[in-house]
Amino acid sequence: MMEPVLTVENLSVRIAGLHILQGVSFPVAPTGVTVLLGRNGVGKTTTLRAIVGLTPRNGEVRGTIRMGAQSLLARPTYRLVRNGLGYVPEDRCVFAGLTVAENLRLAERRGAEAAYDRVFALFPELERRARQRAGSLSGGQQQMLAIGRVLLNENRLLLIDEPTKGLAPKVVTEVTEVLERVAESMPVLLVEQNLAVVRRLAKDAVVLAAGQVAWAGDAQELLLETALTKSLLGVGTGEPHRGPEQAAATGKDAN
Ligand SMILES: Nc1ncnc2c1ncn2[C@@H]1O[C@H](COP(=O)(O)OP(=O)(O)OP(=O)(O)O)[C@@H](O)[C@H]1O
Repeated sequence: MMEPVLTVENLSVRIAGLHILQGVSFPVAPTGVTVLLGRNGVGKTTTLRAIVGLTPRNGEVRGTIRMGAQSLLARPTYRLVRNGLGYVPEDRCVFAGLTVAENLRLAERRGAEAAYDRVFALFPELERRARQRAGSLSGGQQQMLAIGRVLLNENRLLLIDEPTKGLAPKVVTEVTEVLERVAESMPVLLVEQNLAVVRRLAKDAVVLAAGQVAWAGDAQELLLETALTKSLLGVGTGEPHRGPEQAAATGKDAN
């Protein structure tokens, strides 16, 4: 196997007396999408936040997180970002009162050329809506802005937390297509509960359960194992022709 872009080893996170991650280890492949799966509340967001140095102050992080030879633990978030760790948080965090253009400008890294061409090629709509307030964009457009903002800069790895959550099916498809194109040139560690999206994007999968890695391997193989997927995630595998009940069960609020 090629050298991973990121290695997580024996990661332990405690927050407010809860031992959320209890020795989590996995590599992130240097190409394609690695998806982080698991039931609601298992610690997927906690894992991404630990990687990017955003564990709450009352939390405690132990273990090893490496990008190449470089240890990421205990380094401030702004330095990790400057070194090419792109993070798209679950709540998108766009500045509602600012325009699209202003949101993008704020994301420019000092001393680096911002790749507006790349962003507008992927998201022509952001260029068309440059002067619109971000708060008046639809959820899907805000998600595009949150992803576009990160892509302004050169990254070695993108961490993306539930990008399709709460979006209409048509918009889920649009976001998925964009992520597919993004992942052609950059490795992605993705948290995603919509298994149809996982099927479309993921090469590798890591499944968390009870604070540990319960399964890791080829994502497409996992999705073929209906019974295994169901026992690990508590959902069906979201076959293309699934009915509305199963579609709802792949949603985040299923439990
Ligand atoms: N700041 C915090 N204070 C207290 N508990 C927290 C905090 N952050 C996370 N937790 C708890 O840690 C557990 C893991 O949360 P996390 O958000 O990482 O799960 P998740 O797998 O991303 O779930 P979801 O799919 O619901 O977002 C949950 O039980 C959550 O309530």
